[in-house]
Amino acid sequence: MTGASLYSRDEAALSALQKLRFFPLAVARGEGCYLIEEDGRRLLDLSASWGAASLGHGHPALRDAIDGALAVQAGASILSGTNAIAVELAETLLRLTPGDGDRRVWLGHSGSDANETVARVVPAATKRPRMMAFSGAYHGGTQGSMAVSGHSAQDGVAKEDGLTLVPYPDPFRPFNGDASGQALLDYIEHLLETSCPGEEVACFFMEPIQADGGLIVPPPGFLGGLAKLCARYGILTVCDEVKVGLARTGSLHCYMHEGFTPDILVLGKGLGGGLPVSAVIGPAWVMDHAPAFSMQTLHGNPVCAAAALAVLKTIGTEHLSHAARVTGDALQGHILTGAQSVPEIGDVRGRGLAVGVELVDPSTNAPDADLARKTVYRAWQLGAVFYYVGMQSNVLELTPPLTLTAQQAEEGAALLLTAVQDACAGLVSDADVAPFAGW
Ligand SMILES: Cc1ncc(COP(=O)(O)O)c(/C=N/[C@@H]2CCCCNC2=O)c1O
Repeated sequence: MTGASLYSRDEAALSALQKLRFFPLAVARGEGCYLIEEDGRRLLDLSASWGAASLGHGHPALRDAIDGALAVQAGASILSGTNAIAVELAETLLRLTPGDGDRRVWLGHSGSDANETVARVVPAATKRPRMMAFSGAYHGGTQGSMAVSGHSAQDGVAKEDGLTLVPYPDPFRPFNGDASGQALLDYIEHLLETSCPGEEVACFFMEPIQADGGLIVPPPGFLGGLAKLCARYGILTVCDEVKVGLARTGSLHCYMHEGFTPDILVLGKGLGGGLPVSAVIGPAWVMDHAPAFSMQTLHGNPVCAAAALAVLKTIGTEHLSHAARVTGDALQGHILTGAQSVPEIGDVRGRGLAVGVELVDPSTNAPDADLARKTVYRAWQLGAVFYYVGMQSNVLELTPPLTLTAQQAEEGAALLLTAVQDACAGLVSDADVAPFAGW
């Protein structure tokens, strides 16, 4: 279809089943922290495709690693034969992930297939019929990962029979009015002693920052306390760091902020720097439960494994944990300063380069989803890309490349604040956003 715009060609050729759209973004190329549209317009990418493009776009370390692996393509999988790069990736992940005892790494394509694998193998290995997770959690878009999720976007999708969902501790909208999280811990302990017997629970899925649920940072000590509670009942802790892991929050693993080490760690998105690769790191007695238990043809392919190795190495050589902490603090600081004159910004929160900006009706503190959808549309018009999350679709989520510079952080904050103010001023109409379903 010559002459038609890239976006209109997308609409004519690609299935809507896999689209979560907020504005007509059509990317011709990427360059560092910028996306470039077909007319050459440069957009500051404050999402990195929901956190996946952890090194930005076209990072030389990634390109060299992928080129090198492809040049000597050592097969296409570890399904029925191993390859050196996949083994090196697994060994590197074991080295970089604290944990006791004999452990193994499962390599997959996505956060979904990784979490689905955990949701299947842990009950099988423990012979315990129940699992627990948080309302608001998005652990994936496949049947098995949705079955242990609690996000409102997945309402109506079948849950695991033995799943118990509990509220996530949100200091901005606290459970029973207790911002410390202790009332929620007490509630969970009560469940484990009554309707959800702890000795029947195989695992507890948790995000150290609940991302799609609203970029919610739990109160200090909550997750450490939950981990102690789980240990008392022999419940395995499953830490889903698919979005906030791998240096994004200012430490290599986000759980390190919370004073506990999970039994099982799930990684994805940024692990591949934009290529599809995920990982589950856990005890050998679980991860070796049975052969051919969770397999896909291209799992552990050397090209994606090489990308992951390049990301892990670059996090070290470019000190990206430290960079994320410093740049993220600056980003939050700029937004907080500007928010003083924007009452519709009810809360600014996050760790490092995982930042949430909650939009509310200032007269009631009620979530303002309409403002969020118009803000992200306006931001795209102004030259920045970010989306919204939250059970009420009212929290702007910033998960830029870890290579974001201080200047780009300042630029991004200014664009975000202007977008909120313009949306408040009615510069985006209902008709502008009507074609985009969002979530
Ligand atoms: C904490 C967490 N765990 C697992 C997943 C699923 O990862 P995949 O989308 O790579 O299967 C995700 C995916 N999150 C969604 C992906 C769908 C669109 C909305 N934005 C996200 O970041 C996630 O945030």
